[in-house]
Amino acid sequence: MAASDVLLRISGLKKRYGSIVVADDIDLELPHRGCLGVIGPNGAGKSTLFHLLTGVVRQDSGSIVLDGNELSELSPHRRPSMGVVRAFQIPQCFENLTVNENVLLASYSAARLRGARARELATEALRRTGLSGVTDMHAGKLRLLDRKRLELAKALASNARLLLLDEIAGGLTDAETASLIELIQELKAMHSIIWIEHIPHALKAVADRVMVLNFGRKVMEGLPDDVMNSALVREIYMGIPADEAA
Ligand SMILES: Nc1ncnc2c1ncn2[C@@H]1O[C@H](COP(=O)(O)OP(=O)(O)OP(=O)(O)O)[C@@H](O)[C@H]1O
Repeated sequence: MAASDVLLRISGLKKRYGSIVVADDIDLELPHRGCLGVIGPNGAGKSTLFHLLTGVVRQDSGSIVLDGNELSELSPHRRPSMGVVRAFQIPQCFENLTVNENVLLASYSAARLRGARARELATEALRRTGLSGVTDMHAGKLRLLDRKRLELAKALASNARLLLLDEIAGGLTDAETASLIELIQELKAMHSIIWIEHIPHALKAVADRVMVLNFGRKVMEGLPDDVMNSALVREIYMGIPADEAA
């Protein structure tokens, strides 16, 4: 990838907890727009990667560079204002505030905007996520799919450039998952997204590439179909040796 096309460059990222290696020399490049799916068995280090990106956990070595700026020395509180924003499987909102207030708060606190500019960004985030019709509803009253949409709206109102989606489709029905897939497809045209997800068809529909983690190591990266149908992935998930599964 040409240097100007790269939003995120991770090099030699390492983290261990005692004898458990959770990030084993990970290298990764992401463009300004698009979606990278991340899969791997339980304990593979997927959440740890997000913790390292958001600064909740500090790496032992290696670098994380966003648009030319090294993030490693920045506290978790500074990273959202750089555009690194995480959306959770269990939506994190203020249930007694309205949808609009929740989104405005995100643009105040993460994007550090005020006044008309904050309101504009919030309104745009609500429009893009299909929540314009429920802006005055208390967030606690939203159905699950709309809570997920709110989680994304908050990320957009935070001026997210690197959007980290952590199993955001968890708990949805098939029809709701399809709506969320459609929304994330639209978002990837303007943001760089890393999506940890256990639902293969969701990643096949949205991701441009998929990365496989196993024991903290990046063991594969490629086109979704190639990765999901690979003997290596079958071996990792089902214990079928690669040569037998091929
Ligand atoms: N603070 C910690 N101290 C010690 N070990 C930890 C800590 N956090 C995570 N681990 C271990 O690191 C490994 C990777 O955990 P991580 O949560 O990143 O995996 P994951 O791929 O997200 O798994 P899952 O799909 O189950 O969420 C696991 O073995 C976990 O027990």
